[in-house]
Amino acid sequence: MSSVSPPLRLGTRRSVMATTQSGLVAARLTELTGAAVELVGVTTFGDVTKADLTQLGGTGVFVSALRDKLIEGEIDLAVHSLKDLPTTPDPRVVIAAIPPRDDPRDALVSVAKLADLPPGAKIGTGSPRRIAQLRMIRPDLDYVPIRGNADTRIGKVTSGQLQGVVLAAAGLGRLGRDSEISQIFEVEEMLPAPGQGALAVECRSDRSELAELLSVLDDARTRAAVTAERAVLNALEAGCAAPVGAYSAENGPDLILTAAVVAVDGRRAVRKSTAGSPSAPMDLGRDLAAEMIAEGAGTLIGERAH
Ligand SMILES: NCc1[nH]cc(CCC(=O)O)c1CC(=O)O
Repeated sequence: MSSVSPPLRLGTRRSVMATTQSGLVAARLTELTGAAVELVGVTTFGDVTKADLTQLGGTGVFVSALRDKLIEGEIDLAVHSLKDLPTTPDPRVVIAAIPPRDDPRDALVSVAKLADLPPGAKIGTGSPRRIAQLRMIRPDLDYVPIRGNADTRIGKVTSGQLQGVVLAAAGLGRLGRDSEISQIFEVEEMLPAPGQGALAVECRSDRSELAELLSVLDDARTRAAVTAERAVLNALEAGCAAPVGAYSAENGPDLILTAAVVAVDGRRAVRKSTAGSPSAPMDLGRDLAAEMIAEGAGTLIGERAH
């Protein structure tokens, strides 16, 4: 006798960006497996707090509420932006799939390209990683902390309150706002956050059949790259609020990994690259982090902007 399974409940943050990326994951899952999927909106602490995220320890504020719902069985799977996911694994959940990555780069939405902005122009970004790297290129601009969704941020440029804001290209793409990008930073000039542009699909670790089903969404190349990037962050004992950038991608048979810790004043940086086997991305990241620590990366991470 056949029975119709109830739809899989996919937990997502409620922002337009989150529901858009979750909707894409849901549609792909249905396409590949035939499973029905419904979105369940979940409000996370990061969505309601007015606090400066870099002061909250940074880790998990967009993630914990979704994980709680997974553990309680109120949702079956959760979709997160991988860069918001703490690098320390939670044994109660597994990352069942990491879909193919979108554009990993950072983008400037502004009145002019970075090089053409007048001295003192106000650039909105609360990310120490972005501020530190922007300061290396334009130490003479005024970097202003900013929060809120992409709409709110871009609105501050449109209204003239700021001359520019820096956002992830992937997010802008998912919102259909790529046409508003003034400049995309190459990873050589601005290393992205570890995992930027990638998503993580989680389910409870005791649901191995579901994890197996979700694994159709997994992209092995993306998984290797982001695993290497996140291993750097983990080994540096840093979170998403640290001035740490990392980017990895396959090149021929090799996995190339570049990472940097940049002092928030933009004056010093420890930057290193390495190549290794895509089959051991964790080792690649860990070894690179050890070399960076030997060159003083730990001291740079500990420094705070004033
Ligand atoms: N910290 C918020 C966040 N988490 C993921 C993205 C962008 C999308 C992505 O990297 O997948 C953003 C916004 C931004 O950095 O502009």
